[in-house]
Amino acid sequence: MQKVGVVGGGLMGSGIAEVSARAGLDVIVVESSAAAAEAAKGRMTKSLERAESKGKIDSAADVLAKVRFETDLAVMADRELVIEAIIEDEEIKTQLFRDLDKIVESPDAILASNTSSIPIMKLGVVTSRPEKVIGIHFFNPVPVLKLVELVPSIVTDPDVTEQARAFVEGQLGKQAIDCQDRAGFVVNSLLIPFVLSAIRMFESGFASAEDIDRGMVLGAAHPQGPLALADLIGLDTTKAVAESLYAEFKEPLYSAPPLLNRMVDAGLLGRKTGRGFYTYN
Ligand SMILES: CC(=O)CC(=O)SCCNC(=O)CCNC(=O)[C@H](O)C(C)(C)COP(=O)(O)OP(=O)(O)OC[C@H]1O[C@@H](n2cnc3c(N)ncnc32)[C@H](O)[C@@H]1OP(=O)(O)O
Ligand SMILES: NC(=O)C1=CN([C@@H]2O[C@H](COP(=O)(O)OP(=O)(O)OC[C@H]3O[C@@H](n4cnc5c(N)ncnc54)[C@H](O)[C@@H]3O)[C@@H](O)[C@H]2O)C=CC1
Repeated sequence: MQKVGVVGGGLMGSGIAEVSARAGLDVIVVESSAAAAEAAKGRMTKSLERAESKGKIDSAADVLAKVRFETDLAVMADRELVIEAIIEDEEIKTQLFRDLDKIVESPDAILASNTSSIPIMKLGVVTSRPEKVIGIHFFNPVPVLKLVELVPSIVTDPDVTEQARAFVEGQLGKQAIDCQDRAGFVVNSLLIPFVLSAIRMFESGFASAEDIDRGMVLGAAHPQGPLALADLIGLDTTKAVAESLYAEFKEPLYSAPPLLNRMVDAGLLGRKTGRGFYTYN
């Protein structure tokens, strides 16, 4: 894989583009507006400068030079691999896959989604090449966390899965696990009910946000507590993942608590808006 496209340069897309460029690949990021493209570039620059200051890379500028930030999806035409990382919304994602299907020229190209929870078959089926569509699910923060879930749909060509594995393990140095195509895959099926339980506990007044988080950090050796983690993921994304899981399994443990819904209504989305369960500068 040499020519990689990333659609959506938010928290995840900018991280996926960063690790791809750090692996020496030619990367194009497409965002929805010039302002969003500029913001994506700013996020990546900040992260690369941090990596440079810690001696993890020689030059942030050299890595950044491998990445183009664009707003016209047509630039994806020559890509060998396109990874979609736009918001967790099935309707918007399916429209994007329809568009990518028309734009990406090579019949051998892979169309991948970084979705947290939407079954891959729902994205593949709207294209003329569902055998080329796969989930390549990274974890946040992408430059730090090693895991990638590989999620072929029931009609994905096994060669596509192996090419995706070679990309994430051989080129990016990540570690892959194989997941079947059901909402939430492996990690979010386990992690999101835990986060939702913490929100319910806080909502009921049983314990403070700080004590819930401190409990899991000091008592279960988690790197951060579940409410701080929800703020890191984004409360909009947490809610959307819960909704996909609930739609698939109809289990109460996946249903979004009212407080989560109200915080999303209020625009309190966590770190990305400066306020969620905690406030950020
Ligand atoms: C929703 C989904 O579909 C799936 C998901 O991703 S679910 C979310 C999964 N993510 C998690 O569970 C994250 C859990 N939390 C953590 O791992 C840690 O708290 C954390 C990495 C976020 C921060 O760690 P910390 O020790 O508190 O902070 P900090 O000391 O600043 O960072 C630790 C290291 O990570 C790096 N880092 C932290 N945030 C980073 C970022 N956004 N980008 C790049 N590097 C980052 C730091 O540079 C530092 O590197 P060194 O050890 O080499 O110095
Ligand atoms: N936040 C997290 O911890 C994780 C999120 N994911 C998944 O990654 C995807 C992206 O999530 P985040 O990066 O957190 O969201 P985000 O909200 O930070 O970024 C989404 C970006 O997509 C852009 N966008 C929206 N529609 C677009 C379009 N049609 N074309 C181009 N760009 C468009 C937005 O401008 C925004 O910058 C979602 O599917 C999410 O479920 C996966 C792993 C972890």
